Amino acid sequence: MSTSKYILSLDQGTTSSRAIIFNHQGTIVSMAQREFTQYFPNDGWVEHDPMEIWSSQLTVAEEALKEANLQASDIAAMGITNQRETTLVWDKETGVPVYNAIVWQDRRTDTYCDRLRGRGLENLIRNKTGLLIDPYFSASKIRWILEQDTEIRTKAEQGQLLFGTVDSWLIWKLTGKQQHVTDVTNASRTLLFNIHDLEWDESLLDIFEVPSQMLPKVHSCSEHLGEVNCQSSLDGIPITGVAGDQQAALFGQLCIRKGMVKNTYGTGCFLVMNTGDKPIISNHKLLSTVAWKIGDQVQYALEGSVFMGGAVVQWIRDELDLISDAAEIEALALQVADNGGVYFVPALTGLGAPHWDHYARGIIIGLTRGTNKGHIARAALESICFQSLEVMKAMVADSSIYPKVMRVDGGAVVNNLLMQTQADLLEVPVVRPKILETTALGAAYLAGLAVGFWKDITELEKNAQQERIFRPSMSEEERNKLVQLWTKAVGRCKDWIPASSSTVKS
Ligand SMILES: Nc1ncnc2c1ncn2[C@@H]1O[C@H](COP(=O)(O)OP(=O)(O)O)[C@@H](O)[C@H]1O
Ligand SMILES: O=P(O)(O)OC[C@H](O)CO
Repeated sequence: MSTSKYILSLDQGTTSSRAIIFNHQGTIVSMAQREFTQYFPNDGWVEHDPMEIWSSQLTVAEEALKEANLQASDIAAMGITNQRETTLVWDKETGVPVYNAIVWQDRRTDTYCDRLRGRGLENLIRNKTGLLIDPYFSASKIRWILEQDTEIRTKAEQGQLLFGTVDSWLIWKLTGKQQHVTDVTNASRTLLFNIHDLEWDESLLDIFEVPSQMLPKVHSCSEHLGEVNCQSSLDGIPITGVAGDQQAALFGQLCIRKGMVKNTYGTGCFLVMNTGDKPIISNHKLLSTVAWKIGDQVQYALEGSVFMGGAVVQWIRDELDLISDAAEIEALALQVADNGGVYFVPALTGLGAPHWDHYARGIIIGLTRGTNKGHIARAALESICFQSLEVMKAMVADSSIYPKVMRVDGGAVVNNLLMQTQADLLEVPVVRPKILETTALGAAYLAGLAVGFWKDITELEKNAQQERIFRPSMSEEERNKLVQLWTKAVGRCKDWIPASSSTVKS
């Protein structure tokens, strides 16, 4: 066992890079965070600057170390967790990215994905990858980059270019260009990875026209991947844990047994259910994904993503000016006793799971002369809960498991009204942990297990502490009425814009 007393976790998210140092009890010792630039060069396009991802991540990691008054030798291991699917391609020799990182939210390959669906490839792809054909995942983004210039494609075919999700990019930079690797969870979000045999799949590479020479080597989530060697204060720290952020949160919440579920309420909502040692291929447009691999043990998960979670609160703040800070929404919503018949379906960028309707658009319906901003705020918060309920129902239908509780994390879970409403609509208790940074904690756990900092999962379970449990208290009649009207409202907003008005080119 290592004698160092801490684990450093890097959490590279969509809007910010974070670094957190944990002690053996899983308590936060220090933390640093930095936001970085979002680029929207075209309608539906979202990009990040790979060098800014790197510099912001390195800076916060060094800051966290400094703030805790520690040195690299005090850190037993580093875990990395990241926004998933976001796609980078860079030159192996120069280290220069050939294009900006194309972010998971980016829809530029919509038409190309429509074409693939038109070729009847959906079942084949779903059975191999557990995913749907959608611009969300990496494969069509890689192809788009390679299509920009024949020189780029030629270089990729000659093995001069490397592809990676954000974890690969960071590890390559951290290890001084020594390691071009990823882990099974990130690989499982590319549409190029067979989740049954845990290998890159030749036929998928052919379909998406991606040369295999570009791909990183795939590892488990908890093993030695190299040491930091980038002329920084982190040099020498072993990198021993990697997982995509939603899988890391599932592990950080210790949803380690089949049927355990977590929901992360950030910009979007990500519900993930542990489905044990076998993937469940969904009949309800959920994703099957690798939850983690530790040693030879592989766990799978079902996942449903809601595009507008906390983002609906941002929209109310920034576009409607009803509040000046996200935290104010709770008090505003509590000014009214109920939603007053108002339903807000925030399909502002289409609908995610289980609908996957990118032609849907948002509506606020049920307005009367008596409607006020409190009702709108309440309907906005309820929309987050209704959407999560829809995903949960799909999970129950796919798995035949009704979870006993739902564990929650993410920035919006500080909102007690939101949590109580969620418990009421789901009819299961909602459990909020003391440490809300479960994503970073999950990566720390994976890293720590690899070096013996924690002996096993049983030891991790001793760290788990609940802060509050929200128990369902709504009558069945009331719940049914609300759900019925929500479902009706969703029906009104689906398939709203004509396909021809989708402005995004392939
Ligand atoms: N008190 C609150 N009530 C509801 N939503 C909130 C509250 N505080 C923050 N949020 C929402 O939580 C989101 C931020 O959570 P975070 O986990 O940091 O997101 P991400 O990791 O996706 O950037 C924002 O969308 C914000 O609007
Ligand atoms: O960075 P987050 O928390 O918005 O998570 C992004 C997800 O990994 C996208 O699949």
